[in-house]
Amino acid sequence: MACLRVGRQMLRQTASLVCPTTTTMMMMATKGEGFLGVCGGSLGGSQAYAPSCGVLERFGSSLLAPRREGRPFGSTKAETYDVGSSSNIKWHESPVTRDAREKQLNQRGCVLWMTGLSGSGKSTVAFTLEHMLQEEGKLCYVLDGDNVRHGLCQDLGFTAQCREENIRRMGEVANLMANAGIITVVSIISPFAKDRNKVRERMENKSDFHEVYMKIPVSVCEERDPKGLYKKARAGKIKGFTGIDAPYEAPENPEITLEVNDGNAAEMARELLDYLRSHKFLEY
Ligand SMILES: Nc1ncnc2c1ncn2[C@@H]1O[C@H](COP(=O)(O)OS(=O)(=O)O)[C@@H](OP(=O)(O)O)[C@H]1O
Ligand SMILES: Nc1ncnc2c1ncn2[C@@H]1O[C@H](COP(=O)(O)OP(=O)(O)O)[C@@H](O)[C@H]1O
Repeated sequence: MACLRVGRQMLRQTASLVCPTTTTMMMMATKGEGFLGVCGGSLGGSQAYAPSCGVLERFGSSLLAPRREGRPFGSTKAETYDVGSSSNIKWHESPVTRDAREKQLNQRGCVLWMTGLSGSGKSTVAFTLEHMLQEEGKLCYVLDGDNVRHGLCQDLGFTAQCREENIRRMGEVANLMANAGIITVVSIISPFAKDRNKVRERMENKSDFHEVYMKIPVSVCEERDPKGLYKKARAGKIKGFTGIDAPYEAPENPEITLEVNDGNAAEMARELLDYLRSHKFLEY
């Protein structure tokens, strides 16, 4: 037996067509569709048991497949499909669900996306939060801009195109990590609103993404200048430095805004911890 999550975007395939649909309690309860019925809640709330589960889930005459970008509508025989520059690929669904991982971890996966100028305190607050969560027995991982540029993004510089790709990759990894049930903190300048919004759009669940705006004025960041980069940028030794001669677009509707007067890094991290707790990410 396997479970389906209510509200999930699926492709429903019958003998003659494939169409997008969303799993609902009504569908779950429909015996004619091959569902066994609604689960009373032993796995928690919005789930139902079904006889089988996989990339294609067979219920009587219907096939349900998770909806993925690139999968064509209107074709009954498509086993593989094209995504981006890749052809003939398909999504392999794990029999282990996100719910099962979250239950195991006793938490909910999500992404806290910390955006702000260099020196605004993103890394300090992010790693302080990770430590606080670890002490509470919660699994958190920080994807820090500097760190990820040592490997996954080492081929990227600081042109607008490189930053766009950097943010895209961070977003994709964060999406996977949230799906793994991990509280994922991304600390990256991410100066362009459209790039951050694209990441939000790409999340498996829209409610996974929480934008944290480090609203620290450039004057304060420049005063801190722990790496001496503002000094170099002012001297013209670094070109295209964010906040000096490259733009930073502040978020319009961030879920959380942290300002200088919110206190020291530990107090800011505690504010994020309280947010996670009150939004029930620290429990299953
Ligand atoms: N031109 C320019 N502009 C801004 N920052 C620069 C630049 N060159 C190097 N650095 C250093 O690289 C870190 C920023 O990397 P990010 O991956 O967070 O940047 S971005 O989101 O792709 O814009 C950033 O780290 P943080 O200070 O931790 O933000 C800087 O130390
Ligand atoms: N809330 C804070 N108040 C004062 N200084 C801070 C605070 N948060 C971070 N700092 C200091 O600011 C500097 C930049 O912090 P950092 O976390 O490296 O920023 P970013 O990752 O945004 O570049 C560091 O020297 C750090 O100790």
